[in-house]
Amino acid sequence: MDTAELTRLADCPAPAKLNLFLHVIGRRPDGYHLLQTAFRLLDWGDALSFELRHDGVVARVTDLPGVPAEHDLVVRAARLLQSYTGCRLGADICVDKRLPMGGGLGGGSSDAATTLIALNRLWRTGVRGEELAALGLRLGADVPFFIFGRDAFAEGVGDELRPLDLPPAWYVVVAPPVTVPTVEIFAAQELTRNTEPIKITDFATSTTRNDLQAVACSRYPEIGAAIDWLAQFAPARMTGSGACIFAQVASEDDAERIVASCPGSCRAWKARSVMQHPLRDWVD
Ligand SMILES: C[C@@](CO)(OP(=O)(O)O)[C@H](O)COP(=O)(O)OP(=O)(O)OC[C@H]1O[C@@H](n2ccc(N)nc2=O)[C@H](O)[C@@H]1O
Ligand SMILES: Nc1ncnc2c1ncn2[C@@H]1O[C@H](COP(=O)(O)OP(=O)(O)O)[C@@H](O)[C@H]1O
Repeated sequence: MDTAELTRLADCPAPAKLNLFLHVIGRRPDGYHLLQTAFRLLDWGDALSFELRHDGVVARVTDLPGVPAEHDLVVRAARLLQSYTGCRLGADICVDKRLPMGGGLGGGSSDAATTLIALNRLWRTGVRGEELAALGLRLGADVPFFIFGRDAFAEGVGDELRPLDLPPAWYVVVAPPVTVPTVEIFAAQELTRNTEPIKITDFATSTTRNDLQAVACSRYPEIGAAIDWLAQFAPARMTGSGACIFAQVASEDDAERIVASCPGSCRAWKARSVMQHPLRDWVD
């Protein structure tokens, strides 16, 4: 495609992520937590469309209930790229929101990463991948992973990324009927922050856990109930700071059967791992 003619980028995917495990190994003086986690990209997520504007205005065309435009990570990402590059172009942005908010699936972060990647292309601002990831980190600790664009072992606050080669897998993802604010879980006094660091090569489901899960379950019993339900079929755990939980299953058929039997209080989806972010080729 000749980028000189680009005025619109439609249906740009913003995939969900899972944290296959999440260990809290310390805390920085600024309060942010030092983590070890394995990020996995899924084939399921939000979709965004961008229409070029020449008047410099960044407008969110679709509504996101409970999130004013000024707070929306999509609008903040677009404005950040504008101010960083001095670009005078703008965009109308539509978000087809499919991922549950505050679900630990990284929806807001993924929307922000897709916005940075797509507008960097539409506006031809030429910011390279590493710089784009550093910009993204200003918006949220998960954003650099989505710009990195493939499964990763992450350290630091989640921004020091190394590629992970994992076999393809099917998952069932379940959203209990609660929204968990990330900040509440990290701020909890009872959170353990001293898990021994592991080596990237030691990573296995049986020897890892999600350190945030106990805190989230004690405050939101709906999460524990959903884990108990899903654990009938396969080992189940929480992703990120919750509330969503997941289990790896043997096949798409198994995933569909489990999804179909999900209790009415929860929502459930099947999802498959993907090797790379659908927009990875747009990142230099
Ligand atoms: C827990 C994780 C795991 O992947 O994901 P989610 O469950 O949010 O998807 C991430 O670390 C979340 O990343 P993200 O959702 O981008 O969080 P941010 O907006 O950067 O941070 C929200 C708040 O969580 C706390 N926070 C976040 C990350 C971190 N390493 N230590 C922290 O203490 C801080 O109090 C921060 O103000
Ligand atoms: N585009 C967006 N999509 C989702 N949430 C957003 C967005 N912009 C801002 N937010 C705020 O970020 C919070 C965390 O959202 P999200 O990324 O979906 O969850 P999590 O960090 O648990 O994966 C939301 O509760 C919402 O207040």
